[in-house]
Amino acid sequence: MKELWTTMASLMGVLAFAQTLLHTVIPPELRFAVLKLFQRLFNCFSSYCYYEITEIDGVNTNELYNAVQLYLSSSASAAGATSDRLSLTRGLNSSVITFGLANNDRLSDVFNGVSVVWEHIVTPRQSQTFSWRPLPEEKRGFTLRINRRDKQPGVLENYLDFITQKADEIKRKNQDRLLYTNSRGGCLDSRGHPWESVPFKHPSTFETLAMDPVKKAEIMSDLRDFADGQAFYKRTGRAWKRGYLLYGPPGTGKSSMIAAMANYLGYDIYDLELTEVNTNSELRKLLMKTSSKSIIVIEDIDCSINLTNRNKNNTNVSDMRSGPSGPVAPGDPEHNGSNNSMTLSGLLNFTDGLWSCCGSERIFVFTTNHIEKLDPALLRSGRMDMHIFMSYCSFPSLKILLKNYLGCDADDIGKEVLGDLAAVIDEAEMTPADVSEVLIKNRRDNDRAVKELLALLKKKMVDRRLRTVGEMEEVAEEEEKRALDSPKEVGGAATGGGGDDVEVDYKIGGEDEEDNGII
Ligand SMILES: Nc1ncnc2c1ncn2[C@@H]1O[C@H](COP(=O)(O)OP(=O)(O)OP(=O)(O)O)[C@@H](O)[C@H]1O
Ligand SMILES: [Mg+2]
Repeated sequence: MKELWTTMASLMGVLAFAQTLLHTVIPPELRFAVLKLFQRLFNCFSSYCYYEITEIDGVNTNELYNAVQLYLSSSASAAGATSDRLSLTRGLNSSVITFGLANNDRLSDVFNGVSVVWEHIVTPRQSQTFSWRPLPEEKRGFTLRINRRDKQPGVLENYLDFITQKADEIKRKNQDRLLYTNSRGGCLDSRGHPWESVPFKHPSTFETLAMDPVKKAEIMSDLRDFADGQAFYKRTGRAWKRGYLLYGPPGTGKSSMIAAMANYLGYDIYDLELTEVNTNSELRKLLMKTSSKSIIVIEDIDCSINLTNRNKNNTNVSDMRSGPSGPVAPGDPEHNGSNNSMTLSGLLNFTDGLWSCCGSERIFVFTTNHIEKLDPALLRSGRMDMHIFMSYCSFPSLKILLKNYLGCDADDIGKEVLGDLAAVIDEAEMTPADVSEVLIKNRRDNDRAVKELLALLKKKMVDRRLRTVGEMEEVAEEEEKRALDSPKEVGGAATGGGGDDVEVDYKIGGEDEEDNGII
């Protein structure tokens, strides 16, 4: 031990002597050049290559520096447990803290089997030369060290591309989502932007969304395939976009599903208020100003515009605002689908025309309570690729809501009560919103919450049965009346009328189709 200390002391002495010699023998103006020379000599014999990525490139911020910093933040947080010193930052519009390499610290990384070392170099800025922009007092940069034998053509480029892509992902994940709206009615802001934005903080996630788990998993996998499908969409010549139609009674979670989608993919939301859009060209401009990785939403589409027939473009948004339209003169430019009004074909082009591809990686979501009111052209694949029926609360959905609001699993509830709930839930046709309300109200007393819910479900079930019996009686009465009113020889026609009735009541058949929920 004593020998080690003696060697160290003599080494320090030699170093101090060399430094004094350097200062006395070499004039200050040559010192930098000599150091550079030594560095070059060292590099010639070194088995490593070094790349410097400085924070400021001339007077501009070096985007690559920011990307590397973000990329290393993920590795740094993983190394956090072992590292003694890490820098912590929180960016603008971000609620997440990112870890970073502390000054003059190192981190190793492996890319495609090649090991590299990153060093964060921070030195005081020496001379403040004149600059239009005040420069930071410290000079910061990353040095990347790669072994010469690993420096194959393309390795560095691929690694830096990978870093940039990862940094984009991390930035998106860390940044708060934005919710855009066009509620200013076509007016532009000071930057000529037609959208206004606010931070999007909706807490809904697929975990908290009450719906059939199989259906949920299918939707999540479809979304993931879409987000990861850049190469697929390019190869197949399809625009990188996807449409989802969410339909079902009020309070079944359509808006919550949109929020869950945005939170799952980390996309921004553009909530398009169609009644604020006056013309097709205005709609196109709005579309052009949306960014990639976003969800464009039109809620209650059947209420915003008359969408029953593509050729009947004579009903536009202005008509919807001023009430039902009267007969329209043919050739009237205000009503014939020209650019002076917003029409169904304008909307179809918005979702599927050439303009719909002016960005990429975009999802269109339309919601409606009345799918039957929509024009089939709007529903076809390519526009609305997936039709998702948001149904009344089912037993699997109920279990999720019990977990959300009461914090209890099915096993925590008595078997008997659970069986009673399962027996009535489907027939009661209660929306998840209504079930949530009962659970929220009684969330401090789980037993009471479950009992009250069961009582309400039973009441709803009985009411529904009575309603159905009443309706059936009404139909029977009507049929009987019609049969009595009709002359005997028209009996065939009367039977045909009965057929029509069946069609009207076909809603039950529709439900069968909707059982699956996804068309
Ligand atoms: N499937 C669901 N899972 C979890 N919560 C739900 C669900 N459906 C409804 N809720 C709760 O009910 C409230 C209303 O739901 P939401 O706004 O998503 O319904 P909606 O289908 O969009 O209704 P509307 O057709 O009237 O717009 C939400 O705050 C949510 O908490
Ligand atoms: Mg809604």
